[in-house]
Amino acid sequence: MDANDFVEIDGSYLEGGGQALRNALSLSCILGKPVRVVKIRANRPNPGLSHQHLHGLDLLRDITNADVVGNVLLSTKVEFTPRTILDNTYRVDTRTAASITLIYQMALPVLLFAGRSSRLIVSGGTNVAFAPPVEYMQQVLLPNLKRFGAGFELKVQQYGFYPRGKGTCQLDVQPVAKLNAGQFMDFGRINLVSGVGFCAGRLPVNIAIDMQQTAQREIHRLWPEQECTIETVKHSPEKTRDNGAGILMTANTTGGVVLGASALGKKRIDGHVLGSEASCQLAEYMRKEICVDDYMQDQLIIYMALAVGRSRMRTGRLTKHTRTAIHVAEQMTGVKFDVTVEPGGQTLVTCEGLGQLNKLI
Ligand SMILES: Nc1ncnc2c1ncn2[C@@H]1O[C@H](COP(=O)(O)OP(=O)(O)OP(=O)(O)O)[C@@H](O)[C@H]1O
Repeated sequence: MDANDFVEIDGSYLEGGGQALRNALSLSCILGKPVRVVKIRANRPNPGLSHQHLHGLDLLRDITNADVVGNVLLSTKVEFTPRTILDNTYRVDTRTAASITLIYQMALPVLLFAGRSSRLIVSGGTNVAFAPPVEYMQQVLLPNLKRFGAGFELKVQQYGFYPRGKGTCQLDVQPVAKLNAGQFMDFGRINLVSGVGFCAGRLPVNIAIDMQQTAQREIHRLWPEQECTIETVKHSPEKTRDNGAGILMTANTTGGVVLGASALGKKRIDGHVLGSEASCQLAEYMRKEICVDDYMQDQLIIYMALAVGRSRMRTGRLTKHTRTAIHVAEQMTGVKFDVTVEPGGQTLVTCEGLGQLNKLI
């Protein structure tokens, strides 16, 4: 392959993390365009491919029967030439606490453009730092993705936490003929605030109850009339024997908006602190009446770029991750994103999508 046949993506641009690599590779697979990603994760303390990125890369190689150069740990440059998209059952065992949801983030858009349904069983971490908790993928990403006419089924077989991982999830993906333009513009009124606080291993259920009480108190302090139901769960030993704790809260509105906010227990776990972190974050989104939360922003960009028609999202200030995702999507697809800050401080992001059709169904 001629050096000029690759689209080159600079992985150090803006955020300089793994997301530029993930988005560039997913789009390469869907568009059938060879890509070269250089300076991978240059702004991270441990640059280059980590386990999560490497397993995701090798998975996409298998899904697309691609030629790959640079698929070794810590590699800072990768060349990837996809051939097709093969529906199948795929298994990945990271043997670490590498984020399962970030591996899914890479493969999901690709499998939506396969000929038939696929299953993806991945072992690693379900709830790890700097990645979507598995509950967020189920309760926030899924309803947001449905706005594009796409979906998935995600089951947790085992939960996995840092440092051992050992979680396992099963993702089933039905392909789509195309993605519809997603509209995230109408906040409406809040009609449901809910959540789940969990703990596992040797951590007592009281930790989850502390999360629940603090989170509910915070929501009621700001919205005294608002019902807020937080479930508390102690994961059974069959689901995991390791210690872990966290909370996911969601707000649903009459405009179909689903916002999520989470917190994850680290070394010293205090349920009240976790409950407060998640509820304050969610309350801020609710107060601003945005339609897409800070983490969903960057995750929707790839779908907006591929959709048929003009997608629109009303969100908060753009994160660096989102600006990076826009940059990568524009380079890979040639589409143009428009970003305007509205008088109320909300940001409006719109994009006339590429109109990518699934050629395999
Ligand atoms: N708490 C969270 N809830 C939902 N999504 C999250 C959360 N934290 C991070 N994410 C998402 O995870 C992704 C992280 O991307 P990033 O590029 O930082 O990862 P990475 O580079 O692979 O990891 P690293 O930070 O190890 O380099 C983004 O899509 C971000 O929106």
